Amino acid sequence: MTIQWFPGHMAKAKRQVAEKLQHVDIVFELVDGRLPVSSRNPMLDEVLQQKPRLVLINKADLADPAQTKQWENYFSQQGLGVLAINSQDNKGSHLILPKTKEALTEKLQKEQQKGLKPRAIRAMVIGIPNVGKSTLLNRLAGKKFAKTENSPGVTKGQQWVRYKKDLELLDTPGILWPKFEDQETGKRLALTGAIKEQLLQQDDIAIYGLDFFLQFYPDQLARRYQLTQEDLQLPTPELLMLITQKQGFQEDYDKGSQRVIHDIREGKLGRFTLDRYAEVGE
Ligand SMILES: Nc1nc2c(ncn2[C@@H]2O[C@H](COP(=O)(O)OP(=O)(O)OP(=O)(O)O)[C@@H](O)[C@H]2O)c(=O)[nH]1
Repeated sequence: MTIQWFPGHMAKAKRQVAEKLQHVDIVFELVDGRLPVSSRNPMLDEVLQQKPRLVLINKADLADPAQTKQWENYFSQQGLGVLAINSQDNKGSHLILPKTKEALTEKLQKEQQKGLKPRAIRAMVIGIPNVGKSTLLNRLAGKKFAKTENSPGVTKGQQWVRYKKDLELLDTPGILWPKFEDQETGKRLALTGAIKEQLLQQDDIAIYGLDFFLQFYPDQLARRYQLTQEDLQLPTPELLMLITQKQGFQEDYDKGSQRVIHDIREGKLGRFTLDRYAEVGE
């Protein structure tokens, strides 16, 4: 489900997250590895304030590994905990607990000095739609998805799921809205499925995707659609027409556009990162 975000929805989402925040020690901010910046909520600092945060660069299996490395450095230089993961398998997710403890070292030490009993760390998962929040929760909670008891001081009806014995997660993630700052960000979000592509022209998104691959990953594009070096020199709308025909859609460019968007989104053109560190990260 993709929600269309109106000011009322945003205010409500912000309020709901603020209510939940008081019950957790740390927030897991999930971003899409293909757009580590464009998939962040624009008001997150304001929403989270001083709450410790671990940035989880999800869908790292779909992203360009060299770019992911640079983005990891970018976030850690900002003093944030960071980890690249793939929520669909265990790659990286077993590192979440040690990283969480690392981010909370000071707080946990203080509690120990005060003589407080060791306790499970409480966390919530937060992010824009489609970044993989539910997938991660299911992965961490395991098959059982065991719900722990309601605890005092916690909103009634609030449920926790346990990961090992040291971590408890709110069973409902915090959903925040994506950036709507400019056309470029909109196209990046649409291309990866974070916002409804119907909000933008399909062929605009497909052409944006083709332009991007022509610039950064031309070989991956050529391989997928069996394009020659000459084909790659075509103006992009003509290239889209050629691909449409090659896919057997004749002159149905909507179908051709949908196919291109789908292929890019599903990783059929290989791994890629839309937010280039050199553009945004400096
Ligand atoms: N390749 C890959 N796909 C993933 C990963 N994590 C999630 N997905 C896929 O991404 C899509 C969205 O995942 P969800 O877990 O539903 O995302 P969500 O953030 O809970 O989405 P909303 O409910 O819309 O807020 C699903 O098709 C998942 O299978 C990942 O690490 N790698």
